[in-house]
Amino acid sequence: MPVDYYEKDDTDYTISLESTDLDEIYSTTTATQDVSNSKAPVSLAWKNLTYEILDPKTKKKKKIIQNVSGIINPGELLAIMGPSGAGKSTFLDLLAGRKDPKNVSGTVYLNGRPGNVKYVSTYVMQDDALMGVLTVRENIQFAADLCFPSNISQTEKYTRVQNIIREFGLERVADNKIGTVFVRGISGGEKRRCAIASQVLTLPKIIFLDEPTTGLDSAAAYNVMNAIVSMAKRYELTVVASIHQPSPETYSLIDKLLLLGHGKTLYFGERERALTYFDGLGFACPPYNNPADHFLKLVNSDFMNDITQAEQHITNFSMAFSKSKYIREVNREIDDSIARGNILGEMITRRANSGYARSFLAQTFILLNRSFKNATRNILMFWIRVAMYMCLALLMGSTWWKVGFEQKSIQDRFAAHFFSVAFLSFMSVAGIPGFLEERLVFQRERSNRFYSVGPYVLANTLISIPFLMIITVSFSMIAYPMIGLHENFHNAVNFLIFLFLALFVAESMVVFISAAIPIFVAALAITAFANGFYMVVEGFFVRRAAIPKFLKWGHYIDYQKYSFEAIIKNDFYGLTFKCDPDPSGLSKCRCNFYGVNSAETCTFTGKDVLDSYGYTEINLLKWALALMGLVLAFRIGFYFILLFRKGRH
Ligand SMILES: Nc1ncnc2c1ncn2[C@@H]1O[C@H](COP(=O)(O)OP(=O)(O)OP(=O)(O)O)[C@@H](O)[C@H]1O
Repeated sequence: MPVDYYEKDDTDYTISLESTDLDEIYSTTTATQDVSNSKAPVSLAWKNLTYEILDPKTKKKKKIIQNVSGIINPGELLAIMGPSGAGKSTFLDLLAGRKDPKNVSGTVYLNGRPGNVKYVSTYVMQDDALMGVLTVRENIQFAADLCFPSNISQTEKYTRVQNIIREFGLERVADNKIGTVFVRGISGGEKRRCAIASQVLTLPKIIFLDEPTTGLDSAAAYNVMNAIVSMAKRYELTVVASIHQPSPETYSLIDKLLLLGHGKTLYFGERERALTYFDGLGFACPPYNNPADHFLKLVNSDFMNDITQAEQHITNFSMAFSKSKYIREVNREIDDSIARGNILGEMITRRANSGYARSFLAQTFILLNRSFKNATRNILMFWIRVAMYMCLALLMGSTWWKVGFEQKSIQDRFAAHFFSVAFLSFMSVAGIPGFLEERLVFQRERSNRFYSVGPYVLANTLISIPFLMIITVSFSMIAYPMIGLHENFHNAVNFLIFLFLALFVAESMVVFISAAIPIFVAALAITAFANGFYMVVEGFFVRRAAIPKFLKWGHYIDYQKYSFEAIIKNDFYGLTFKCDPDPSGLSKCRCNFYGVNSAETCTFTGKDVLDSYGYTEINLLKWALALMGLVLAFRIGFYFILLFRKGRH
């Protein structure tokens, strides 16, 4: 019987899967899906959670979060609120297991047992990192392809995608593109719902959301939160969200509230009881006021002139709560949950850390498929570059039109080759914005264990090959015959190969630098500098012997050198050039380069030219291998940078 994952009996919250189907899914899913498909819901409790850092300014220890305790049960939504700088994001990260454990004290419990939630939950970041050129459905389908195990059929996955699209109210825009700078896409609220839907598709039992309503108007914010809450209630999912300033409607969706100030608990408990609590302290919410606004105003000390007074203001609220019956009730509830603690809590953590839903090859294939769609549809990333290279080819073709075989055209021919390699490689900086956009998506997907770094790097490398080929061929088809380079077919093919290899290294260097420094202007400046450096030490402007010793190493790792030298050898060898007539008439001709019979024939060969410039050791095969080695080196560097350079998540 087909599994209908989202069809659920509203009265008893039993997922209408046949138990055998369900068990099969549990036993085969991994990572995030492990817990998400566990039949038992998960309660989340935390006791005396503290986060301490070494303040970079004062060099003293500073507590960002102090002794925060609480508990939420399946199906509940906990909202973390507080003024700016209260510690909401830090606390969310802390609870989600995304902070360095050496700075953390206190315990997090899953169903009453200490556990690491990192691998058993999903964390929805604030930025909607989605592929802008793909549709809503394609973005969610991609997540389904990676997050469900291979024994779930394509039709079934499609049905699940369809269901979640319906649950998040995205049917109307399901086949619309997300949107890019060129294409107006869906609205901000729809984008946020799509990002969330693609992460909760597998029904992870715990969902963390970092300010899911920020940047949305109140209606859109309500729609986003309502979709999450309906889902949480239906499937008994535990939801924790940091929220800035909820409207009364959004506020009414919250089950529990954690109010923070300077990293301390100012209130934790049921939303409805917060009014009674603050009323008891003498801060009743005035009629017709939004309780959320009232609490936030009450605990905001940012605009107090005196820092000590501001500190005292927060301390008063925190002390009041620590002495209240509310915290005693919370502690009792946590202790009860620990006493009842079931083994599932431990199993969850142990089972969850076991890997990915899909194999290495499957991940690579799915990523390749998406990258292909992305590259062919992404005007900025690809088509503008193709157009630019073709315009450049026309420009070069016109400037170096039929460069010829005169002695005086030798320098022009060298310059044409130098410019083809240097400028084409230089312009690979155009790939930086596209890569940086994709990098955000990669970070989100990787942190949620959609796939590992290896398949991503492999897919990114493989997908560049056909696209760089298209660029090389479209450039060469125009420039090569216009300039009038070596006519033999195999020389034209060699030209293509070495230009392609130069571009491949340049592209690999771009992704390597952009991964290491993911800031557009910085990546641009460094890539431009590196290419400028390579041009200088290439041995074209300055002879190799004249390159200063301390820069000589650069010459040997210079991809432009290998490509340029291979291309000049390929072009010059086999050509014959004419010497100039001698204007004085004293001799037959005047040759700048001499071969064996130059004096009689008034000609010299391309080899004579290269020999006279000292280009005697160029070996096409070795030079091609050197270029491939550089591709490999940059790609391996790219892999390790992505592996070790972690973002906030
Ligand atoms: N690694 C760190 N080093 C120094 N200070 C930090 C660090 N992490 C957080 N803080 C400080 O801790 C406080 C809480 O930061 P956090 O980002 O969690 O607040 P927030 O409530 O989410 O703020 P906002 O609503 O403005 O996003 C801030 O004052 C912040 O400057």
